[in-house]
Amino acid sequence: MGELLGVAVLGAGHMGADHIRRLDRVVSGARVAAVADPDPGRAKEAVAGVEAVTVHAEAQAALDAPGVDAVLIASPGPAHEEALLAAFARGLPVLCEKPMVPESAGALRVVEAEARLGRRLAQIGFMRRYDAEYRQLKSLLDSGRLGRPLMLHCVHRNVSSVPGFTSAMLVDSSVVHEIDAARWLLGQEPAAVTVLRPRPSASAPAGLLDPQFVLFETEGGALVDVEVFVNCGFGYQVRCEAVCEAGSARIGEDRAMVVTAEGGARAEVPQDYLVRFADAYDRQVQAWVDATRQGRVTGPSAWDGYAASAVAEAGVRALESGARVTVGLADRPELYGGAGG
Ligand SMILES: NC(=O)C1=CN([C@@H]2O[C@H](COP(=O)(O)OP(=O)(O)OC[C@H]3O[C@@H](n4cnc5c(N)ncnc54)[C@H](O)[C@@H]3O)[C@@H](O)[C@H]2O)C=CC1
Ligand SMILES: O=C1[C@@H](O)[C@H](O)[C@@H](O)[C@H](O)[C@H]1O
Repeated sequence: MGELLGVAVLGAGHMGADHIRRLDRVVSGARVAAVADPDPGRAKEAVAGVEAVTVHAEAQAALDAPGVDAVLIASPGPAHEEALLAAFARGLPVLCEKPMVPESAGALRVVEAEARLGRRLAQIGFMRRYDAEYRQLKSLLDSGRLGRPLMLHCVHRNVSSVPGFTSAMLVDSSVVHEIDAARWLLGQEPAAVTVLRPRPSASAPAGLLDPQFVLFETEGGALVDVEVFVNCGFGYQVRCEAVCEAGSARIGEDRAMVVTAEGGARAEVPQDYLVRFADAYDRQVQAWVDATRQGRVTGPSAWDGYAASAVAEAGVRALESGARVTVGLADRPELYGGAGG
């Protein structure tokens, strides 16, 4: 490694371009060494102003480019498995955007490959674990001051969905964040999932089941409900209320400045995740760079990525069947703490 951690960024779309900007201009200790995207226009636009970077059409070529010490995967979910396995084969540490691999079978292959290496190389991009409000809630729950958590009530709203976004993606691309957050906040695995679908919003593209109401039952007897609505039209809102035996705590309450004028009060509502979670992405990538430079791997693991995908997959089955679906997890390898899920 040179003075700076040389990062290959795979995928220069919405998230990839933002991570390239972040690595180049926000976090310390890293530089963008290579970028891969099959769309040359997107790659070129994303690296404008970045010095000494090489641009590639193929992910593998970027991994083999000079000066690459680590990889940030921001390609679409279905491309992640191949990229993760290629990074493992080269011994390169990885920060992989969520979902780690959308299908649980592929996610498990990644876990098994890392377990065979016998050391962690992957951190998964569940950035909410780096958000100040989520961390405050986690500390409060861990302190035991509110007693045992009984329920989490969650809201996840996007202004609009991107073209090609499917009904299943509301669960495995959007609610996957709540699945990880719930596992992390409660320290419990979701054991069963039910999905209810109200009449779709007139603003949703034809055929998209939006919104949905997703209910998880955890192994420890807690309930987690999520309203997911990805074409709400009015703002990006992510909320979570924990109801415990001795009190409740809420985060995500739109605490922007309120301007009162002309007989009304107005507060800005963020329009997307890049604004709402800007600090969380910065902290996540800085933590990854710092740990990688010290030869450590921290944060959400490949096992967390697998577990989230397995729960989401059960959720998609629940959505499609209308039935309550139980979640089955594989045995957890020693690398991630051993059996017990
Ligand atoms: N953590 C978060 O809050 C968010 C995470 N994401 C995740 O980030 C990833 C990328 O999402 P977006 O940037 O929104 O998608 P996007 O569609 O804007 O960009 C994806 C880019 O990857 C390129 N690409 C396709 N196949 C590739 C391959 N094999 N190797 C390299 N590049 C390839 C495409 O040409 C495109 O430029 C997804 O996993 C998504 O779930 C997306 C939005 C927010
Ligand atoms: O990860 C994300 C997107 O992929 C997903 O499509 C959105 O619903 C989430 O709010 C965002 O955080």
